[in-house]
Amino acid sequence: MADHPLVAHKLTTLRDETTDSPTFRRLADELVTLLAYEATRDVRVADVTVTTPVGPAEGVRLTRPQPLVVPILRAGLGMLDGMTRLLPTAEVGFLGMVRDEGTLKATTYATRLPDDLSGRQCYVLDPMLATGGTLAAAVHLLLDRGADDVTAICLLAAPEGIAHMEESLKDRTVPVRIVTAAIDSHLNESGFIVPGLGDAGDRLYGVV
Ligand SMILES: O=P(O)(O)OC[C@H]1O[C@H](OP(=O)(O)OP(=O)(O)O)[C@H](O)[C@@H]1O
Ligand SMILES: O=c1cc[nH]c(=O)[nH]1
Ligand SMILES: [Mg+2]
Repeated sequence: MADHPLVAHKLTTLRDETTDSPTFRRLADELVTLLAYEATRDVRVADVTVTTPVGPAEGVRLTRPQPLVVPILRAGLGMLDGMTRLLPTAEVGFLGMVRDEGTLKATTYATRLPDDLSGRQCYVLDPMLATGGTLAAAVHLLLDRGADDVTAICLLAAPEGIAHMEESLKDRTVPVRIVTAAIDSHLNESGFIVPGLGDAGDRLYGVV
């Protein structure tokens, strides 16, 4: 969990039901950039030497293959710009997933990802980790394609969702991390995070 007063400040306004959609989008974008800083702590780099005007300097560069960023549509799209601002050379794949609001089961309606993710670090973007059905399915899909390191960035997580992720992924050997701005209290009977922020997709893009 990202423990920083700026993250807490922005998250508080994001939760506020009086925050309008343009402000919600801007705050989600800003929050992701802050979370991305934490989430990319283990991004792979290699040693390089550059020459400054004064002489050689040891440094690092991101290695290839480039990391893959995967926003889960719709709501994850609101996190994409904030992430690629920090990782401009990353490639971007897309997953369209929707949760049935009655059964709370997630289905995938769009997949645009490289077939082979061997050796790739993947960063999955989805603002809400509620039951965990959506994120677990997304991570399994990436692992099945060979991803060898997965980090999920969420704005909010419910304890039930984190527990579901742990249970669902317990037989996988690949490291999977979750970076979130806060872990909330619980899910309500409709599967919404409490206190949460409501429906992230609707607050970003409107009710469809
Ligand atoms: O952890 P879960 O219980 O699976 O719920 C979380 C999912 O629900 C929301 O998406 P939604 O289905 O509302 O789609 P949207 O982004 O298009 O609004 C949210 O953006 C997550 O993807
Ligand atoms: O609280 C929740 C749970 C799932 N999806 C959302 O957008 N919000
Ligand atoms: Mg939604």
